[in-house]
Amino acid sequence: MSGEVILKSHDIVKHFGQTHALNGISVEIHRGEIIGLIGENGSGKSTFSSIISGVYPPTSGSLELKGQPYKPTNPLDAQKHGISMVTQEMGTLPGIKVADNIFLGREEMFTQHGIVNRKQMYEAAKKAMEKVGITDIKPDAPISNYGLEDRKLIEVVRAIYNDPEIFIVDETTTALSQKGRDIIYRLIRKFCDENKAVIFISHDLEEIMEVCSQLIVLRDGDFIEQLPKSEFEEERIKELMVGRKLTGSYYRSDYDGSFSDEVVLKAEKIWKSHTLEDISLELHKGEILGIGGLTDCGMHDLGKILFGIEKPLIGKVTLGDGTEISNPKVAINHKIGYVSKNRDQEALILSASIMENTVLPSMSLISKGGLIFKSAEKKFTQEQIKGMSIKCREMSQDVRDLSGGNKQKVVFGKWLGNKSEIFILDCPTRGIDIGVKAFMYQLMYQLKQEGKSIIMISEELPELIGMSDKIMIMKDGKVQKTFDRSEKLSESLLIKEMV
Ligand SMILES: Nc1ncnc2c1ncn2[C@@H]1O[C@H](COP(=O)(O)OP(=O)(O)OP(=O)(O)O)[C@@H](O)[C@H]1O
Repeated sequence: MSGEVILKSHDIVKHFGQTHALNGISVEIHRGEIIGLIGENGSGKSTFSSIISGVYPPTSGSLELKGQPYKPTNPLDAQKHGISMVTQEMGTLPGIKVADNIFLGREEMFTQHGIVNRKQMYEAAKKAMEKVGITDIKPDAPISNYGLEDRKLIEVVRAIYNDPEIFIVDETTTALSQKGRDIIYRLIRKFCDENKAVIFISHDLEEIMEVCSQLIVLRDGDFIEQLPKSEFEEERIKELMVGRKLTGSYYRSDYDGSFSDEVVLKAEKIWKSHTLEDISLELHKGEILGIGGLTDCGMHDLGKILFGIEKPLIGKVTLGDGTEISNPKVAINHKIGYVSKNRDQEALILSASIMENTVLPSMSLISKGGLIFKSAEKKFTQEQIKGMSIKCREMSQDVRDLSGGNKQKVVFGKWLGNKSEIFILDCPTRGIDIGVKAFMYQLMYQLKQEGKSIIMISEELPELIGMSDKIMIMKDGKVQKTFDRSEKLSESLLIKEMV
């Protein structure tokens, strides 16, 4: 039985120029509920939650909070009304300390006679982190000392500091390891037990079905259905989301696992202080090599080293012909593409257009006699937009304005357009909806069959098992064990080596 209505939306419409992101959403959010907001990439989930949390106003329609008209002017105002959100993109500010990030905009709490009492602020930040079970982050350390996952958790601490009544978690868990996810799940349940409400956005259906007590399904900016837990059924939910029946299996169906003997990329005895210890690997032509482990096992650093973004302390990465990958330029020139886990910071220029991002690595392919024609750039970009079904208004649109999943497609598209021979994919399906995921897996398999080689670094065991010819499990910066593709491989077998 649902609790009283805490938030109501009346016919919320949102247009961004010619993009109709929401077409009139009327829903009720009840106390004591964990509401999953689901839908394909670009269906309007983030737009709806951003309106509730004061990021921007609706074009028309209204909100009601606890029976009163509610018109937040900005996120801080929403927080004052008891609504906080953690977003799918990074929300911490670089260049300042952890505690400053937690209390951003609320420094007056520690200010006396115009001076911020930093000691008091650090102490409060430490306590706030401990309250959610974070004990290994220093409040007085620069935020840049911490990786994506820790920064996400710092954002969570900031969001819940004022004890909100509605907590919105927008596609956050995919950036977290099990430890981080557990922190979020614990918090969510606590909110629910305290008769507050949670709005939870995720593309992981299994997670959504486990965590949520209700689902609101959006499709192309339209409200489709609000389902109670008793009516959760995977196939039905998928159908409601995409508007058609999804058939067939996600992953490749063969257990062949064969590939050419030809080595295309080699890492030899790679060491990096505190993160990697004596890692060697060989990637072959036509191979999908999966790399798995816990988030902090070193696999994400290894991906960066393989693409030349980071340098190892000892060891080297070479191509089959012996060319050393010393920096990303060498990698790109030799047809290596890299999809970073940290998409917005490392894989895209957010303030540039879809076209500028897409053509960036492919200038030499597009140019004719040293000249680059706009028409060629447009044709090239159009091909990627069509091939990847990127949902956008026009190719001159800033990438920043795309939905999360569509940004990921731009990243993929630029490396496909560059005719990459080797793909280093770090969490490639993060934030991607089920329909696009299936498409990406088919694409990966097709690339393999064309003789391209793929390294897929992933925290999702089903996709590692489902797609890889070989799986290398890492633990504490070392290779723990390598598995060949097999019908007998199970998640529990891999987990045993990871923890
Ligand atoms: N600031 C903006 N300017 C222009 N268009 C935008 C902006 N924000 C979102 N959009 C567009 O609105 C639509 C809905 O996007 P939204 O981010 O809400 O989708 P989503 O369901 O959260 O998708 P995803 O699962 O990929 O994160 C998309 O077409 C997107 O390109």
